[in-house]
Amino acid sequence: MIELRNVSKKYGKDFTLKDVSISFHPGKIYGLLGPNGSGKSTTLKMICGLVYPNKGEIYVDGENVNRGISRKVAYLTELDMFYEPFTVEHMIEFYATQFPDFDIRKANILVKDLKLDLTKKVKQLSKGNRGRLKLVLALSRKAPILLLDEPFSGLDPMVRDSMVKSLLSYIDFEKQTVIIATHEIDEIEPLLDEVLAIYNGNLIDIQNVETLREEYGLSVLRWFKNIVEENEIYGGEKE
Ligand SMILES: Nc1ncnc2c1ncn2[C@@H]1O[C@H](COP(=O)(O)OP(=O)(O)OP(=O)(O)O)[C@@H](O)[C@H]1O
Repeated sequence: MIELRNVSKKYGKDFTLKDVSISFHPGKIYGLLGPNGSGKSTTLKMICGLVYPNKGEIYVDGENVNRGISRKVAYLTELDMFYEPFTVEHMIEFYATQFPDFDIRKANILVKDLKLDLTKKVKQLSKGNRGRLKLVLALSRKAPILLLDEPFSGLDPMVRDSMVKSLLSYIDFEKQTVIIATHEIDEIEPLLDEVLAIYNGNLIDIQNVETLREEYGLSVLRWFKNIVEENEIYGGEKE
């Protein structure tokens, strides 16, 4: 479980995140949705201890977040920080040495499913294949928290489609809490249980996807467009 209590983060003079309080529970996939620059990546970076809030507290399974929280949090970043001369196989071996929860068997299944070549050097990989390697490395950890920042960016439409369909089979719903940050809502909609709209650093709405569909007859994309439009009209501040 992840808890953010009255969390604010500012870079320089501008506030990025403003007084966010929310809990994320195991067994669910949360979509953290927002336009460019709204604060999605900052939120994930704070949960994994890469960036610290200026105010408020963040807890992962009751533990106050610090750099050591990476043992409990698997994080797929927007950027990739691979060691270029390593092969795909070396990267997998390296991750296994860094994270005791890394499952090499699962990594090999993912490599096969995503049609990656174990012998290829990272520097030889195309952007899409680097994206596939990021997925392999993040999804192969048995960490209780899985944070995916734009996990499908750079993947071609066929691979995206098959990853969206198969992602659920790589997640342990009894133990894992999953947050996916993205602005590509349409594609990941089928995966999501709960959605959070973030706009200009404000958490402006949280909804259950089934309720949106069944009670309000709204797709996630429609709901999100409505809520962003409202905030553009009323200035993006919480009431
Ligand atoms: N290290 C930093 N120093 C200064 N400003 C930053 C830093 N990191 C992020 N910001 C600013 O904070 C705001 C939120 O950035 P963030 O990356 O969290 O947004 P995002 O919703 O993930 O955007 P995107 O969809 O474009 O990745 C942006 O205005 C960004 O310029």
